[in-house]
Amino acid sequence: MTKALLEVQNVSCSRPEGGPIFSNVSFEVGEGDVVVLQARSGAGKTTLLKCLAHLNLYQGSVKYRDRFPKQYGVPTYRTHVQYVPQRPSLLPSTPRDFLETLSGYHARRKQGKIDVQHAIDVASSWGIDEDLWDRAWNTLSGGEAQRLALAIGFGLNTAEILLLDEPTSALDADSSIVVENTLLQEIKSPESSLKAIVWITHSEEQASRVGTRFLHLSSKGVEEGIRACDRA
Ligand SMILES: Nc1ncnc2c1ncn2[C@@H]1O[C@H](COP(=O)(O)OP(=O)(O)OP(=O)(O)O)[C@@H](O)[C@H]1O
Repeated sequence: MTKALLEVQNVSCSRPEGGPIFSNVSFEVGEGDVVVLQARSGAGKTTLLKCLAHLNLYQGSVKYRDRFPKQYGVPTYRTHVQYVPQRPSLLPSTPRDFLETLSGYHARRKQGKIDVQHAIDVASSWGIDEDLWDRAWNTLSGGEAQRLALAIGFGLNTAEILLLDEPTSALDADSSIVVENTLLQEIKSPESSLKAIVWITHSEEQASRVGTRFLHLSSKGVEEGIRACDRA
């Protein structure tokens, strides 16, 4: 069996005021996996993705290619295991500023394979005009902001694992499918860094189209193979 890219062992996370959100979350992510993460609203899906990206405090362990985030340095780790937020409109400034900031990070420069134009081209193939790159995030529509954040997320071509938090929730059905197809092609492309995705969605149709594995999160952990639509 191929070695897992990401190993999540006994991860637990608490609310700031105390009390668990979830505990004992354990699973692995391997090359080619599109792991759909489902649960009821408020169960902790976003929180779990943020733990995986080392953006949230947690107990337990997360290893990427057999090493802990701190062994890479957290900024470098986050370029390999990259979280794409659900509400990018909360980001400061413009998408172009954000892209330039990310691409200027030492951690990324060290990897020497930044292709900013690729992000712009990917967004363009999703119907995003180039002038939107220079508009403040908070003036963009929800769907424009989501497509730009996603284009930045994998257009930089440094992430092996993308952590997608309802990435197309603000898009119409046809636009969602175009974005899904790009991501699924990217994961199969030998030229791409992208090897796996953990994908939160509330849409059963989207889960069926993109998922190769299905995890259901509850306060007690995750169950594999249980689709939300198959639950009583
Ligand atoms: N910074 C925070 N401060 C206080 N509570 C928080 C914070 N972040 C998350 N929570 C709480 O943790 C729980 C899990 O939130 P989370 O956003 O992870 O759920 P979710 O499953 O992604 O929800 P949804 O499907 O509605 O997006 C919720 O009860 C939420 O209110």
